[in-house]
Amino acid sequence: MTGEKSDSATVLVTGGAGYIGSHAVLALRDRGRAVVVLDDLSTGRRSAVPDGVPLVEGDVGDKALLADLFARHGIGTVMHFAGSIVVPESVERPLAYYRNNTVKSHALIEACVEAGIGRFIFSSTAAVYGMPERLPIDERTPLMPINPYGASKLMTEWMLRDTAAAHGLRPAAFRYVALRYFNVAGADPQGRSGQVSRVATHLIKIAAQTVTGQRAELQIHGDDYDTPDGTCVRDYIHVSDLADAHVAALRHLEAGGASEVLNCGYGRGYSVREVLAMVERVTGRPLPMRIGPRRAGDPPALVAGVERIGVTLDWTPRHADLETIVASALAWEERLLKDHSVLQPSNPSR
Ligand SMILES: NC(=O)c1ccc[n+]([C@@H]2O[C@H](COP(=O)([O-])OP(=O)(O)OC[C@H]3O[C@@H](n4cnc5c(N)ncnc54)[C@H](O)[C@@H]3O)[C@@H](O)[C@H]2O)c1
Ligand SMILES: O=c1ccn([C@@H]2O[C@H](COP(=O)(O)OP(=O)(O)O[C@H]3O[C@H](CO)[C@@H](O)[C@H](O)[C@H]3O)[C@@H](O)[C@H]2O)c(=O)[nH]1
Repeated sequence: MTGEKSDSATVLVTGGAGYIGSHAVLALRDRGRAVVVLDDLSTGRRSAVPDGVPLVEGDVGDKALLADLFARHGIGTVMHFAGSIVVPESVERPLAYYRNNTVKSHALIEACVEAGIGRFIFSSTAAVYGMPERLPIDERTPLMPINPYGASKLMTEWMLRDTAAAHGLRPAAFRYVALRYFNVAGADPQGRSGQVSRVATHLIKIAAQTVTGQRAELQIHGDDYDTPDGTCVRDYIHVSDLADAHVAALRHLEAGGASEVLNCGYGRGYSVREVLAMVERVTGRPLPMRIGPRRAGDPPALVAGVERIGVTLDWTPRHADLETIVASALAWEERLLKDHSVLQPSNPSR
């Protein structure tokens, strides 16, 4: 397409020092793609960025920095992972979430349009659906987020949709893929990256911390849901498969493909109890747990409809089973316990 940057152009990964972004960096590098990371290290870690990948330490909302970075590194595509991700925190501090996730995404999209960067891949979330009544959840399901986190992401999807509509047909076309992640878990099979959270909230991460003795017990947030065993059901996707989906989205846009909004999951749900049983099976150790009250805002079941991603992207998941997800998360947790350099502090000033 006229005016577009070539396929060999560098990919900018915002939030590339974080959990999912660092796996995308690995997936891109494994395929020989040139990558630059932009991260403010608010939750990310310098050590998550592989040697040889430039890390620009800065804010994704800083348009002067972006213009300079785009030109200096010859950026052709932006993968936008940077953001704030803790749902209960978004309820307590909505404006901080709208600023970091929505306002700063606005600056980034605007900077792309101004620089003629026409390919954008965005980390969206199943939280845009809220509490859907029917499973599986396909992309036409009504969008009714029930917390500021989901709303902040949905607004960015809308900005992308409207920007593509306005600029998509011009010579410097703007096209995007928004990937709505379901429950992301696991770690790089080669042990190069994984999840490091100052305050963990995700089930598999907390289970890994508990079974390795870092927590006394895990609390199951409610066992009286209308699900087969009473605990919540989620569609867990391995972080490396998700990273590969980003590479597939990149290829789709580079081949001239249209803008898309796609669910990322496997289309299969596991209950909290099933996940915890798998942790016990993989480790051969009992997991201390107790039943607690429901957690506010938890939908009983979220399972992705995955037909659309299957027909749109050339993406074949390679780690699509719960045992692999759990085993890789546990291997990473063991490594964190042994090798403290992985835990190199993010940004000491924050
Ligand atoms: N983890 C999940 O289960 C999940 C599910 C759905 C969607 N997502 C989305 O995926 C993306 C990545 O999530 P993650 O789990 O890797 O979280 P993370 O906290 O590990 O990564 C986010 C990264 O963005 C950086 N960052 C935050 N604000 C920034 C800013 N203003 N400027 C520059 N860098 C900034 C952080 O330092 C961090 O490295 C987020 O956009 C999140 O909303 C995550
Ligand atoms: O200590 C714990 C932690 C979690 N859970 C339960 O485990 C399930 C999964 O919880 P969690 O891992 O926190 O993920 P979700 O709340 O489902 O949210 C994740 O998945 C969503 C998409 O499905 C994304 O939008 C969010 O960003 C992401 O955090 C839920 O039923 C929780 O109540 C427990 O019972 N005990």
